[in-house]
Amino acid sequence: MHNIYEISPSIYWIGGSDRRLERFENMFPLPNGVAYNSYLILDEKTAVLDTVDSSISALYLENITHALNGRSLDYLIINHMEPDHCANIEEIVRRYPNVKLVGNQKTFQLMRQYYSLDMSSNYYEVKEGNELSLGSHTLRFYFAPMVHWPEVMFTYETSKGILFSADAFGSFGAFAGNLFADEVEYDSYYLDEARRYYTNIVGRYGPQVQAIMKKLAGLKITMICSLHGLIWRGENISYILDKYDLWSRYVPEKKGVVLAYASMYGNTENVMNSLAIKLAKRGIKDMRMYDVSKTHPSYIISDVFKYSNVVFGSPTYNMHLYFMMDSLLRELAVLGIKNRNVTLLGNHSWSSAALKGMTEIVESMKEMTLVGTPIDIKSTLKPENEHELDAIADAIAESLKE
Ligand SMILES: Cc1cc2nc3c(=O)[nH]c(=O)nc-3n(C[C@H](O)[C@H](O)[C@H](O)COP(=O)(O)O)c2cc1C
Repeated sequence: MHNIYEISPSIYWIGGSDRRLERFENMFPLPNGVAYNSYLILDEKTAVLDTVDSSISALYLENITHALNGRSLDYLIINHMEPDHCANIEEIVRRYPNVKLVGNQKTFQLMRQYYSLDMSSNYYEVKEGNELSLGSHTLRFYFAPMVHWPEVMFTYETSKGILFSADAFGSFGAFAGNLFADEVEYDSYYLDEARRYYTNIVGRYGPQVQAIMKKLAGLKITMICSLHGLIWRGENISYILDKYDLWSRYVPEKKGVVLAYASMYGNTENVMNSLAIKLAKRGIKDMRMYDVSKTHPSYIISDVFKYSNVVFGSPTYNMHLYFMMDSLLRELAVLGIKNRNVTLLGNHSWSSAALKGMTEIVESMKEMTLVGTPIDIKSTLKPENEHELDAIADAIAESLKE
């Protein structure tokens, strides 16, 4: 049974949700599922903007058939060639052989790589700023290279001011009926998942996000339609633009402390608990603490983007930094996180490597300020070391005042 929604006169949401998929990109847990958005414009010409993941193809194709109501499809706009959005291109070409596939040179390069069916006679190549008239609606194309992938473009519908923004401004989380961000309690239910999506999926490409936001700065935007998650409209748009501005400039949203530790037998965990209590006694509120072996790194990464300070603690393992901590730090480095206050705590019993390993990775990152003199515990925290931990707590508390 089809399931569509008219989001603006003659413009329809024709996507769907997947609540079964365990991990997005086979990596990121999806406790609340994920939505795949696609849109259709009915005018003198008909146009679909992007397709969806193969998991919901049956529903999706039924949605298109129903929305077109016997008309043919003239254009398929391809803003993003990632498989979770382009899985249905071939099938659409089979069903609507005259459809024009609208993309840029990089879109078609990827299309040739992904598909064996030769669809080159359907290609309709656009350049930055080109316009395509559908009748009363006109689509203008803005290239957004590396706002996730190199071929990404945004499509702006000029008569109504609707921006189709590919993966940007998207989120994890399936729909529960409401499609608009202003229809839900966004802060309490969606924001953390939107941040986790941005930081882990697009986080590395902050400069490119800044570039497209500058390019679009003068446009009158009344609605933002992303490929995942809720639709933004009206005054609410500035809320998500402000968040994107902070996230893409790697500016913390909040002064506060995230503590992330690795621990096999509880000794490093004990050091982190001692430090957290010392911080609480110094008036620091709303801290977050994670065991890197327990909590999926995407949640920790999301909070490292949110908060100003982070404390990493890890034991040495086989003359190396404990692997889960090593992996978390390397992922943060690849995502290009910068401009954070970092405190390091090592632990070892005979030959130390963890503290050195953490220091090397953090020093390879940009604009990281080391706060407090790192300590390298020998197996367990002893009362005679406590003054060192007190000094670290003082330094963190001081850095939060700045
Ligand atoms: C499998 C294993 C390998 C270890 N390798 C090293 C090592 O190479 N060098 C060292 O100094 N300590 C090593 N240790 C000791 C731990 O770093 C030490 O026990 C530490 O206190 C563990 O902290 P935790 O209780 O938080 O897990 C190893 C411990 C284990 C269990």
